[in-house]
Amino acid sequence: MTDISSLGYVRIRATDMDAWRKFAFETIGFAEGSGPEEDALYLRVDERIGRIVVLPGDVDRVEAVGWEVRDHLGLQRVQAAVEAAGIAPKPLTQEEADTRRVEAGITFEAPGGTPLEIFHGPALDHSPVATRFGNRFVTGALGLGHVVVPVSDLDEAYRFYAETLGFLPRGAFRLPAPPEHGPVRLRFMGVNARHHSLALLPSPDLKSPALVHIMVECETLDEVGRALDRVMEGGYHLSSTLGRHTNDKMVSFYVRTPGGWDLEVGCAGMLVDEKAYSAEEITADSYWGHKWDFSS
Ligand SMILES: Cc1ccc(O)c(O)c1CC[C@@H]1C(=O)CC[C@]2(C)C(=O)CC[C@@H]12
Ligand SMILES: [Fe+2]
Repeated sequence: MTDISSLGYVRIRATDMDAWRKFAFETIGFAEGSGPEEDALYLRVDERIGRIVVLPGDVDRVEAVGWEVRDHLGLQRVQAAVEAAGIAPKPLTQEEADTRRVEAGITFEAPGGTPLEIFHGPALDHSPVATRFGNRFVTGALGLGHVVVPVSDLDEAYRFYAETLGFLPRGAFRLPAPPEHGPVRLRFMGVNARHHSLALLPSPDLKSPALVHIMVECETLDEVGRALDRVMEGGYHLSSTLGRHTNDKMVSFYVRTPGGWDLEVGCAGMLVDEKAYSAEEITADSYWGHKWDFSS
């Protein structure tokens, strides 16, 4: 079993902070948090200072995917495993840890090019989570939600997350692909009862460090529906209509963020009972809905 307990945070570099402010607070309905970085946007969903931190930058990219461990012993074990895999993680400096409001952490690049941070000891913000439209997000032991990252070599990345970091395989979806390529699978992985906290999408051309999407989960369908209304009203690109996934049973839609990747907003995700779970291959992404619009 892995020492990683959940998806803790994601740090994003963004070229258009004004667009992000409008999208995050006026359209989706994250609470506006505050933190040590003055020019950053802290997207709050719970008692953490900001589960998604948007920082000004020259390009739109993911700066770090932060995975949480319970304490410094967990961090030591993950660090040893990463080193044994031939990767040299760097400790977060005191300044970097303070910026993230965590006690300590390490940083390294995972196979596939995603910048990772493993951390423990997040500081809490005990002020009310004042979301503009009354959204309540599902986090706690399940963590922020999930991230999907592009990987050029799926097998290498999959083995690293499973064998080095101890992520649990949570099934796959075989993507339509010409037979001469062999099977191409989108692989789902979990670290807790959330069906997946991570998915790896084989994407030979996508340049890292990139994101495919981040999923955040609301408590009720009405919150998702109202967010969808605001997204349509705001003229955002709807990457996928509302639908229900076959694996995690999540009812969700996907909207293009100002960063060029998607935010999946869902509800009703299932919880995995590990005692009874077996990794399965789904043959459709959804029971209904999820009509994808790849036009832009
Ligand atoms: C299949 C699935 C189940 C649960 C999820 O949270 C989830 O994001 C997905 C992936 C949906 C979707 C897909 O199946 C085909 C390939 C897609 C369109 C992508 O390129 C990104 C999202 C992927
Ligand atoms: Fe997803």
